[in-house]
Amino acid sequence: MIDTTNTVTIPTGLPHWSVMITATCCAKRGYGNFGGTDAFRMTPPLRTIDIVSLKSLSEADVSGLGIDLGTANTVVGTPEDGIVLNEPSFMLVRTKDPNRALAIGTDARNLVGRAPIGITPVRPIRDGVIVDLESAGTFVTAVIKRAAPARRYGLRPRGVIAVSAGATPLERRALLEVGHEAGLRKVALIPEPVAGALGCGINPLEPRAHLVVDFGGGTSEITAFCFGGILSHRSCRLAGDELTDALHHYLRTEHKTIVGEITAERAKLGAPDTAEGQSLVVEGRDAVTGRARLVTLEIEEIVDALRPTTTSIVQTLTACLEDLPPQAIGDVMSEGLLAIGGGSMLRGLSQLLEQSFGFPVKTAERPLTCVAEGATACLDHPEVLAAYGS
Ligand SMILES: Nc1ncnc2c1ncn2[C@@H]1O[C@H](COP(=O)(O)OP(=O)(O)OP(=O)(O)O)[C@@H](O)[C@H]1O
Repeated sequence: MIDTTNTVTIPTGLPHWSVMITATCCAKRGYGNFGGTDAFRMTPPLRTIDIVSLKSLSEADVSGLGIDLGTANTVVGTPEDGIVLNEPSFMLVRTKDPNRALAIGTDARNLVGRAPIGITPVRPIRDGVIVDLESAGTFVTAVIKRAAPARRYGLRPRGVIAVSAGATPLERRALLEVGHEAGLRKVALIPEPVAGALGCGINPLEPRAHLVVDFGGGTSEITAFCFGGILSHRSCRLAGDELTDALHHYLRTEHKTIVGEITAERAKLGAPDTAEGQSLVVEGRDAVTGRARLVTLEIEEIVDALRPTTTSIVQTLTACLEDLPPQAIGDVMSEGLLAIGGGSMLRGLSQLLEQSFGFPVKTAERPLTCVAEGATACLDHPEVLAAYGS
């Protein structure tokens, strides 16, 4: 039986119903007849990396997808197969028929800047949120079709979609609607930083505080949480896309060369893997004569060109520390700040974070997929969804 008197002892503002849902789900899944704080205490440490081992917990009910619908990349996982789709969030449509995707992912992205007349590349997500319900619906439908072919699932799959912790109620609603219309049977949302932490093997229900910084394509956010609730959160709509723009601008002003978006991004991505003292060659068009041109960029030059944007992102995020309860500082001090998202791989970023926050920084092992891994793990951890989900 659920001891309802215990529900008031949960300090994170968990509503009464969330504890009941926990108990119901636990009982349904054969975890035993317990709920409330017991359910939290009995939750085993989550090992989301080991998604395959979670399979055995609920063989009968795993037809689900964990989805990270990002500004730059869309990643989908299933409890059975791990990550099944990891593609840029781009779609190609005919200008006259915008509700039918001709291609999605890499195929669509490769045509950015060179799409034939009558065909438009579309980015359905901007700054971490849906900008246009129809195009997002078309994109997500195509993603689900590819990630969960009907022959495999028969039934419509359930979905857990990661959402920015700072998304407004309207933005959340839009995501839920798109999920339903794209064919998901039930849709739940989970904050991205919580999903990312879960995907890195952290149990977000334990009473110690965790601090996660997520550097995505459209948004950067920092979130502290513990025991099923958010402690503090800051976000800004400055992230990987602005870093690419900064490099684009730098090439234009300092080298008088205009490059395409994809070339500027490649130069940005090349920097972390290129040794100090080495250089990268980028191709573009001379801003004055219009002729083709090759530019050699030193790695240090790229880092310097990106530094002002990186610094202003980090400065915005440090404001999160003001709201962090002093008691939580010790937890973060001993565990370190977890950096996730593609931007966390930027050269020099972890040093900058360490200087600005004063905490040790750990970069996730799989920064680009850990959010989808965590969202997928939620399918088998209803107690996490009950605490953080919406
Ligand atoms: N090695 C790298 N170095 C620097 N930046 C990188 C690297 N790899 C990817 N990125 C950048 O990371 C960003 C994509 O990260 P990610 O896929 O986590 O974002 P997203 O989830 O799509 O975005 P958001 O969370 O804002 O919606 C892009 O801007 C990309 O250029």
